[in-house]
Amino acid sequence: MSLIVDLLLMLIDVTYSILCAVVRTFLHPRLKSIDGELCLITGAGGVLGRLFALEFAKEGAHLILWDCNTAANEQTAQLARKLGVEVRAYTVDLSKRQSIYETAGRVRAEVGDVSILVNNAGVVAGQRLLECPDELLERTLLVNCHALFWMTKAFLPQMKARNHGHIVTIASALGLFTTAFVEDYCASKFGAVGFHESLAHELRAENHYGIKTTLVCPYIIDTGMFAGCEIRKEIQSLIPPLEPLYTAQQSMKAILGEQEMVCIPRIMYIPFIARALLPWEANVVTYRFMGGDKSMLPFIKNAEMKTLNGHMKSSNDAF
Ligand SMILES: NC(=O)C1=CN([C@@H]2O[C@H](COP(=O)(O)OP(=O)(O)OC[C@H]3O[C@@H](n4cnc5c(N)ncnc54)[C@H](OP(=O)(O)O)[C@@H]3O)[C@@H](O)[C@H]2O)C=CC1
Ligand SMILES: CC1=C(/C=C/C(C)=C/C=C/C(C)=C/C=O)C(C)(C)CCC1
Repeated sequence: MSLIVDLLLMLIDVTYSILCAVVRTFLHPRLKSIDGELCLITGAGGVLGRLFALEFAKEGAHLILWDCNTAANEQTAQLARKLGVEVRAYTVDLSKRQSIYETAGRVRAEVGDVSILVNNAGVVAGQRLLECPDELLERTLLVNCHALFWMTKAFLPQMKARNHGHIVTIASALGLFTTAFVEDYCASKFGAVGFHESLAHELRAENHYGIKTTLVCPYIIDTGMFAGCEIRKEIQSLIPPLEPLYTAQQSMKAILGEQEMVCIPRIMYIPFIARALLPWEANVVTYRFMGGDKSMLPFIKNAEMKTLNGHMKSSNDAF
């Protein structure tokens, strides 16, 4: 009897959550206030990280900015301070667990408890698997995936103690479906998605309803990280690379609306669902038709040229 009652209650909850998701798609959801909250953003010296910093500052959040690039991070800090919030910048190497724990300790001692954590920093090797140095492949996994474990272990306990907080994972569309020649990146982003979802389930299972989670899965963004990556021309004009500001703003809407997950643009839900529903070969031929299969080759060529130019420049610098 209790099974039937539970089943009926579950079906009501399922229907209610589907209706909420539909309503949310067409109406503007209520956005929460984060005025005075302490928000930590990783990769804050990068394109998306800087935009996130400015968006959070506009909402009145105080900022802790983390990046390995001290100059770029400091530049973000200066821009954010102009918006009237308190900002602290920290230089950290997210590929090193010890660096994360030490810097987290400094943040707790010098500033206090972080209530919004935006795991944004990310890297990609940008080389063919068999030609890529092992260390470069390993770095992608360390920064994009392992760092999420250490960041969460460092900052979740204080959120749990107050039953208040928000953990945001900037993953990727390539954490939901894959393409060729970016094995390191896809593995790391699938790992990030898996980590994020398991954590979100854990918080629900433990009734920590005050701690929210948001998973952000964008398509190519025009930040330079994947410069050169392109799909079939005719399709590219229908799904162009995303504007960085648009991506940050859409992500902010999802975060402030306490949405669990967002694909940007929404059309990215289609290859995500197709991957699960269609036979493998059906996906292969669709990718081939849309030019998704070889989309990374021009990016890799581009990255190779940049490395060569960099080498030439640095060897010229020696003279
Ligand atoms: N660009 C795109 O097409 C897409 C990006 N994403 C994701 O969005 C996020 C932001 O990307 P985007 O703004 O484009 O990238 P950027 O390269 O502009 O920014 C990433 C930032 O992270 C920093 N960083 C890299 N490694 C470390 C490290 N070991 N320790 C500390 N900081 C580090 C970088 O520093 P430095 O520059 O010195 O290396 C840089 O400042 C990433 O997670 C990315 O995977 C998702 C979908 C698409
Ligand atoms: C595979 C594939 C596509 C191409 C996807 C690409 C090229 C995604 C790149 C994403 C990036 C660079 C994310 C970074 O985090 C289509 C044409 C959309 C649909 C068919 C399947």
